[in-house]
Amino acid sequence: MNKQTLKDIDVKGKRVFCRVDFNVPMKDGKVTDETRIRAAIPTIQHLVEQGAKVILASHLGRPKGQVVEELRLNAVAERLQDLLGKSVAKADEAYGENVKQIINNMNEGDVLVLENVRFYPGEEKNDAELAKAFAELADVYVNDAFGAAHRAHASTEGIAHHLPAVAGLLMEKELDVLGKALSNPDRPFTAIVGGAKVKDKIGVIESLLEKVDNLIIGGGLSYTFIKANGHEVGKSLLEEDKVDLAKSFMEKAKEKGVNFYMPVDVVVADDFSNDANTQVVSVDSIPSDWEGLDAGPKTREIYADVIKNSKLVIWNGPMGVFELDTFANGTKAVAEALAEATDTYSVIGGGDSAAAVEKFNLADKMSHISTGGGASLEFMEGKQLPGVTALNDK
Ligand SMILES: Nc1ncnc2c1ncn2[C@@H]1O[C@H](COP(=O)(O)OP(=O)(O)OP(=O)(O)O)[C@@H](O)[C@H]1O
Ligand SMILES: O=C(O)[C@H](O)COP(=O)(O)O
Repeated sequence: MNKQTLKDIDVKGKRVFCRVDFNVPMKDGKVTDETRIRAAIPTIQHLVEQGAKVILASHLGRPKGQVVEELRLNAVAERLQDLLGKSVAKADEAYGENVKQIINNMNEGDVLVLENVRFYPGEEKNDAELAKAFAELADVYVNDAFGAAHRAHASTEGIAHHLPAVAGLLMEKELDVLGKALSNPDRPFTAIVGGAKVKDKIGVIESLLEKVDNLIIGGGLSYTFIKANGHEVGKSLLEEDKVDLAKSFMEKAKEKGVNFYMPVDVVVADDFSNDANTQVVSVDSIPSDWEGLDAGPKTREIYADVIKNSKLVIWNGPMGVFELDTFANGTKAVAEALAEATDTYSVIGGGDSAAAVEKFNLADKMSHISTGGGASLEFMEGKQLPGVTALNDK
């Protein structure tokens, strides 16, 4: 990586403003998935061991510049305290005199979690004053929030212009793994793109077509491709205005010699529920009153075969509505094939695919599960991530 990292600087006795991505799922005031908190531990531990005063900043949810009580970071700080096995202080603000006072009283190795940075309107506007106010709290800036690196906000980008700014260990690892996978991929290289919205995945499909040997399309976005092949899709998810684009992607795949896979059969349902009536149909026979919610058995077999014959697989987006057990088989088949393919390096990007792999208890069988959803997609598209660009060059 051409950016400075934690390993390049001495933090002993320094106040370190460390941006992390603690944007974790919550229910009834409790953290329901602590993956992102765990992922930040190596950096936090390193800072503690090196004798820094560790000031952690994060967003949680989208409070849109206002205080939203349920989006305070208290529960997150408590989880962090358990995971670190040492006491963690929590401030009720993210900058200002009170916070400065708390920091003045910190000892080397102490950890403080600031309040949700998105409680302030300036955060998402990347307001220069707010960035300066954050910077006044510290001597050094560490960005370990890979999941938020595609956002140019005051705590991810603006602040980096006011302090020595380096990447944290998680940020470094994510950029290394994804960067290596994309720049010098082991082949055959397969990308699996699923999920719901074609609109959000256009950029990544287009750029992956330049790089991969196999492209697998699945999930809700398949139906726009099925339609592009001239078939009716009933009540399935369809982005009518993207049908021509889907057609052009299939043509481009042919031109580039990329093997293009999409469902040959699907599980259709008469209702969006676990108790719906279902049937397996070929993609040219989707009944008009039914909607496709999962990949069919033949499709699963084809996809599993492609995966097992690949050396590198990047997966973003589920193959069906995996949250409902009735429609989880396609996603499960892909996860299981990846788990069984021990010679295949598997990179999982996107919150939903990561959640699916967790649900099937296969997370430890994947080579790398990215903490970035949108960030990993934008990185794979070849876009610059502002939170990375702003860091000091080596
Ligand atoms: N056939 C389908 N019909 C409708 N919805 C579907 C279908 N297949 C998958 N989905 C839904 O797509 C959603 C995931 O789509 P999305 O594009 O957000 O995926 P992702 O890239 O993994 O997520 P993230 O936004 O975290 O990166 C899931 O909630 C899933 O239920
Ligand atoms: O969950 C994510 O992808 C990151 O934390 C970024 O969150 P955002 O989409 O609300 O900016």
